[in-house]
Amino acid sequence: MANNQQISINDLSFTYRHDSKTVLHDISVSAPLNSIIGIIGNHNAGKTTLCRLLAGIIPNMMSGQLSGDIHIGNLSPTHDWSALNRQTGFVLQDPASQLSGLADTVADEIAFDLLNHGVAEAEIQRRVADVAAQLQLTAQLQQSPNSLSGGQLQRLAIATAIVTEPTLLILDNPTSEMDPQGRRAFFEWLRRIKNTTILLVSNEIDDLCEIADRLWLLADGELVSQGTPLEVINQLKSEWQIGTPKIYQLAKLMDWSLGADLFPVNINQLRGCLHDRDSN
Ligand SMILES: Nc1ncnc2c1ncn2[C@@H]1O[C@H](COP(=O)(O)OP(=O)(O)OP(=O)(O)O)[C@@H](O)[C@H]1O
Repeated sequence: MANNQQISINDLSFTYRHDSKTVLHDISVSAPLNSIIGIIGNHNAGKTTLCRLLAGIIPNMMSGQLSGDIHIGNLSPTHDWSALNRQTGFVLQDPASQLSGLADTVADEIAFDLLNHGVAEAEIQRRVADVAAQLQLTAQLQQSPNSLSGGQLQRLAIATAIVTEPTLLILDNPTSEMDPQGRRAFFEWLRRIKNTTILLVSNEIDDLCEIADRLWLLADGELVSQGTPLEVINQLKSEWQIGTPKIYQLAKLMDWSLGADLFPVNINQLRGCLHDRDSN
């Protein structure tokens, strides 16, 4: 019986159709709903494949050999796809490929799903303006999506995913095209979202350690580590090829530990660690 307060994955394995290589091997992990989960791993570790499974794209749109199961609350992406789909926002690695291609303006693109769902015009206008403001796209609302930069396109893809007010947000490398300022704004925005389960694939380990409640670390299709960012970063093995946050590097260099041989991975932990040293 699924725990309706958890996202849980049990013995999940997957091989793409027409392929002999198993991409995900026996993954079992869980996390509370409404938390932010950072998914990290080396190149081809299976992060995108895991996102596709969590979103139900596999097996509903892409097929292969699948065993084990996933539950998001009491819904399974395999068996309850349409119900789950209504609650899910998914941002693909390539933002342009998820836009409708039919909208003349950024505003129409953001409104696209709402129109399909029959939402009233005044409510559409309110939500489009609100989401555009959150993602700093207000000035671009009357522009063509084709005129946007890579970072703006990623923000548009995120806007289209959140305008339906999903309770599950799956973001596959959403900042890869953003400049440092855009990336910072994105992570600050993400931190403010409430009552949403967020699964975020990212290489931005410093930012992830600031906002994620938990990290899931994949290496060559296996879940090799999971826990809080503090736990995962302090147990990294070099063969997993994951960079460490700058705060952790500095703390190690200066021997500023939190005790028990744990070094801080984010600014709050660093502050706590320095405060404890000062008061001793
Ligand atoms: N549609 C597909 N059909 C067949 N094989 C695929 C497909 N998509 C991905 N793969 C293979 O699955 C493996 C894992 O790919 P995936 O994209 O899930 O990894 P990733 O960790 O997201 O990689 P990256 O960090 O490079 O984005 C790779 O060997 C890839 O070639």
